[in-house]
Amino acid sequence: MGKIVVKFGGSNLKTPGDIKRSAAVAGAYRQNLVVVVSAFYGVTDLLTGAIGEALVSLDGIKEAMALIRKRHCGVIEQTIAGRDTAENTAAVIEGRMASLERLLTGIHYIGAVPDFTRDTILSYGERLSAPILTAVLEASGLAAREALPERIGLMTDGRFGNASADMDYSAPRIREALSGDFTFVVPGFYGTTGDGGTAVFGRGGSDYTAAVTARAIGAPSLDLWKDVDGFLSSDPRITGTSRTIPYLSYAEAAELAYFGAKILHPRTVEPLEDTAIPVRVMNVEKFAGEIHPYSIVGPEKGTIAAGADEAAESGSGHRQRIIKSVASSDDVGIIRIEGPGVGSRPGILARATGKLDAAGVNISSVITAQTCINLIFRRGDTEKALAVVKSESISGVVSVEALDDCAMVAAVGSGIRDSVGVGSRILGALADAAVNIILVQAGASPVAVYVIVRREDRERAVTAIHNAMGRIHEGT
Ligand SMILES: Nc1ncnc2c1ncn2[C@@H]1O[C@H](COP(=O)(O)OP(=O)(O)O)[C@@H](O)[C@H]1O
Ligand SMILES: N[C@@H](CC(=O)OP(=O)(O)O)C(=O)O
Repeated sequence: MGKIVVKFGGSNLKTPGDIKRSAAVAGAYRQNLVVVVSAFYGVTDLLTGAIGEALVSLDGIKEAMALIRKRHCGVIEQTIAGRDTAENTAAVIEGRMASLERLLTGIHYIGAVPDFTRDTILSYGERLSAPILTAVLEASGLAAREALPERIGLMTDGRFGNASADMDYSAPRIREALSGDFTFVVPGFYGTTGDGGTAVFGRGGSDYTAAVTARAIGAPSLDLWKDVDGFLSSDPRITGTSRTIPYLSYAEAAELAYFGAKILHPRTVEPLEDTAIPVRVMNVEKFAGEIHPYSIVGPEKGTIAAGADEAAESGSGHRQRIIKSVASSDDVGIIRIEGPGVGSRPGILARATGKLDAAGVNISSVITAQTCINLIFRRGDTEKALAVVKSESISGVVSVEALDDCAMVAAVGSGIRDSVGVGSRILGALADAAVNIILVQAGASPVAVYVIVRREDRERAVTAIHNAMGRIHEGT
């Protein structure tokens, strides 16, 4: 059996005290672990800002570097008591800061940010947090070693900004590299490319690193330490009445993350789907010396391995709800291709999607009717998608228009597709809240129904569906 993989995210790494607490959490396992660590809170945003500053002025780079240095040196001063360890760690940080500064200076002089450089710069949040956490773990008595993705063979497909791991290449190498008698600290969020470069997994991507690592080493569990009571029935920043979900299937968690539940990177469960490795979601804010999972994500019940099943049952005195959680995102845009018969004429959809594919624009979803084809995108892609579709003169198309002030709200739960009346009750709840529905989609996923509404209606829609969840379950 491999080591448990434990992930600490930015939400756990805000202050020097938080970093000490993470070390205490790691110690509480009383065994060697693989610890995956994100950048300290806000540092990836600082790096994004630094890229913008670098394009404008050299002074901007100096200011950004000063902020990033202060953040990390402050943590070293307040968390590492031993002088030698503190000095050695500071030296590692200075070396990496110098590399980061060279990259920022480079983009200043070329006046552009190549994708591979952007990804390398963004990975510095994790390249700076990992040596510090390693030193703090060592200082707390653990035999800790940093394990950089490029050294352990975490290979990606090289899609900058949104890479995926090449599991066939990476798994045996990672397994071998992390097999020693140490607690290994792996910087999350990025992997390496065939030519030795860096590609990131997208924002929040350390969850995905942790899942890839757990899969590679056959971990008994993947423990994600967050700042809330596990996976909740809705985003607590929207509803304020969210409940903990004791157990979710991989499919439910994947759909919730896809539709915007920020607690999980959208592709976290991908590497785990054909395993029985449970994802246990913990609350670091409530840590009192014990490892206590609030939520467990695992295989669909009935196919759960014995250990996970037992864990899943604990704390689940609740009745099973059809809808377990509501997720939402305002990162949505729609292109409407209208004309009489567009839905039934052969070739129209293929022409539009072919052009979009050639232009590298990802389509999130397609919903068609006789007089209108609706293509759904991430909001940032909508403008480009509109230009691409408009550039093609397609016979039978009368108008092409974009709606980019939209939000997507999804209700997720196993059995949703096969339960009578759930859809109508969701729509009823939205009608009662006076939310106009622009589009609705049910049945594409066995576990999700989603609606697209105006962005200004997003919170009302989430709250309405969340409030109705109990009624939907009880069938009233
Ligand atoms: N359904 C949900 N369940 C739990 N948390 C959620 C949910 N939807 C959104 N969140 C938000 O996700 C946050 C945790 O995710 P994130 O900040 O990405 O953690 P980390 O940086 O540690 O990976 C919570 O603080 C919460 O506000
Ligand atoms: N540091 C990256 C990756 C990450 O996973 O962060 P977090 O675990 O804090 O969501 C980001 O901010 O996106």
